[in-house]
Amino acid sequence: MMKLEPNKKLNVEEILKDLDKYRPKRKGWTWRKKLPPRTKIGEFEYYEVSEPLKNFVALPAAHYFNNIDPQPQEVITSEIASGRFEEDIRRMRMAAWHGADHIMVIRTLGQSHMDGLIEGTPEGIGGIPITRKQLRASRKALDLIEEEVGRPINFHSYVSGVAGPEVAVLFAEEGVNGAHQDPQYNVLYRGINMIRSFVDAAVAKKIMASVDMLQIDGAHNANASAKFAWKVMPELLVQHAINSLYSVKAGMKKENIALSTVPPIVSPTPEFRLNFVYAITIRELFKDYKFRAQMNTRYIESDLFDATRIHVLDTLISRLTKADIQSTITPDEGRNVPWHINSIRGVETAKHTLIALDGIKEMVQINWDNVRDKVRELKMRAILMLEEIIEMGGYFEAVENGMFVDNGEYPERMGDGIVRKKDGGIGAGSVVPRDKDYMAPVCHHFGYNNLPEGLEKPCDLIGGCTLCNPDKIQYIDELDEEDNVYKRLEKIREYRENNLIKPEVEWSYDGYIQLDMTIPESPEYAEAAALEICKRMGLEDAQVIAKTVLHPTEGTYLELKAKVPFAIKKDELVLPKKAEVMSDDELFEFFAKNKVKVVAGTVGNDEHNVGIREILDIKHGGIEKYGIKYEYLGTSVPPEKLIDAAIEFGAQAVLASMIVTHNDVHVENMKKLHQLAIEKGVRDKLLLIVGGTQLNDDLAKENGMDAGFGRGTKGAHVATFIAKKLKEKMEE
Ligand SMILES: Cc1ncc(COP(=O)(O)O)c(/C=N\CC[C@H](N)C(=O)O)c1O
Repeated sequence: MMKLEPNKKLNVEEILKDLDKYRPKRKGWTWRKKLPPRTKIGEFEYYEVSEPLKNFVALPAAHYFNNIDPQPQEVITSEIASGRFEEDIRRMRMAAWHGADHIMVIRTLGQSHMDGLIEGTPEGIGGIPITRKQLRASRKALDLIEEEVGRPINFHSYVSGVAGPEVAVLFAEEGVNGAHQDPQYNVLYRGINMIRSFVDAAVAKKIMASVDMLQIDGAHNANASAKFAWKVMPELLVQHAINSLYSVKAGMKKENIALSTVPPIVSPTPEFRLNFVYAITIRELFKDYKFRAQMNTRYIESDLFDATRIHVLDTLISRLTKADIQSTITPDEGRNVPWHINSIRGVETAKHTLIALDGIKEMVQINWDNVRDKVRELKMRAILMLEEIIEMGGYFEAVENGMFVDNGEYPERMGDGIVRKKDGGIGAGSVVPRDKDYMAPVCHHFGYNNLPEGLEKPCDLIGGCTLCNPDKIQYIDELDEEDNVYKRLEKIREYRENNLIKPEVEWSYDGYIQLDMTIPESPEYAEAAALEICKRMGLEDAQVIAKTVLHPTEGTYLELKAKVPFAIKKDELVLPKKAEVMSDDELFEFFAKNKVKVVAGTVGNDEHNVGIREILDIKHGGIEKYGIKYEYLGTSVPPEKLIDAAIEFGAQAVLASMIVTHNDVHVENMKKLHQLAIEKGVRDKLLLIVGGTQLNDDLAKENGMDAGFGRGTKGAHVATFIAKKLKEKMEE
């Protein structure tokens, strides 16, 4: 089996090969391997971490702490569904390196909108019609990616729609590890007949249970659909209860039933006090079940920073209560179909916050005096609602009476709930009682099945069903010559073959970039000006995707996306020479053993001393940090003075900072330093090092220097050069 190399891109063609022979490595859900409390990672103790990754991208500040990348105990989800699985698998790899081990692909087959199961990839009905083939390609890619990061990855999709049971069989056969399944979703949001939905759900749940597939319910949709999302809290508890108990009765284990819980409300309301009570209540009522926490999507706007603040606060709720899975929402969900960067930002936010708040309950206790009554009240509302549902004659009658997604806080009613007719909706009347001699020779079949006595397995009657014998699966490659992955790959072949580069946000070579700008005008004028600026920059299809009013007339900040109309030839790119740099430890060790002194100054008529000070001072990680002693001669220092001081101070190096002016003064100064050192017979004892924002190594060497450092240079770079040169001299 192929292995992924961190420095090699995923090869889609390789993934697509022999999919007809592909078999999933395992079935069912995998939790992270938890480490004991007070596990040490680097120099720090953690209470709620799991096993580390083999390959990863750590948080931005990790390099200050030996690049540790502690992994929370919670499974972290990234929802990746751009509509093209061959693009999604790359993003899955990115997300896995950032710490996601649960990849959700929504709308397999666009199943919520179909009344039959179609193999093949019509780009037609809503969402991402992913066939068996594409499930296999994704799972096969995830097999490779989990090897590369060193942790199992759960692949997840959705069992809904009239084709639900078939989708559940497909997922069970293909090793899908988790799925949303909640009949209330069909009924309330997809207008599917409720009797059909509940019968189908029992069938689907039994099949899911047979392979230990983790289930996520659909209660969050009430929160996402209600006008006053915080008022449906009692109903959310009722919805969780209905699906959870129904799932247990259909044969699911409680540890595979995850309640999908979202903090219902966001600032500028006092969100924490409302969300926290709800989060505690649900966890008390359903303590034997699992919790899939998800950030709020109801109030997400196009402002990435606002969305990220919401995500952090929602993850705080998870930390203060409990989450088995922390699903992430991309901060750009409010503006466009998620982009690579925002899927990754979502994962980073979850990982950052969960790790930042590791062990918070060791120090922060709940002030139950102010919480207990509110929890009790919320429970009472939910129980009363359940009792009224029973009085009405049960769930179906309650839906007919619009009990669900009503914007009143139960028992208060606004009468605007979603009404569905018991004998209405898609698939109405399509449920018929099984004949008494009904017999299905397949395993894990829900309900009445008139099987002959003494059978080992029902499918022994037919020599194995597809759940027991995968060779029985009828694999179809592509049905649609026009719309398939080969055609899509064909369209971008010339880019790939010629090593062309284009920016992208979600699909290879989509050409999109994002730019932002601040225009000192009202939003209307600012938007018009921004679009004109993009046009003059030669960008195509520019659109404003987010706006922040800084002041109604003083200014507007805008974010735009636009396409670049060109491609870059990779082979023509000249990579800047990487500045060598030794590790801090190596530098500390070398300069502890070798006492080095330098003289430094800004040479010529130049008062710019910020740069040289950053290279010298310990505060900015300057050379002093590594034990190098320096004599700073100040600004506008004549070259003679630098050389004389170096001799007097017994320095091994001269650091001369200079700016590049139009009349090449910097060249003269370099030549002078070189000449003077020769005249005074110290040229071979002195390293002549120059620095400045417009300088570079070649220019410096052309003019007799030993090294030249330009923009972005750090003390470590200069210290490394000195150490290397002195080592060479010692070895001569
Ligand atoms: C119970 C259920 N069944 C099916 C679907 C599939 O969705 P379409 O019907 O739109 O294809 C959903 C969708 N929402 C979940 C997305 C969210 N980001 C999540 O992580 O939960 C669902 O909740």
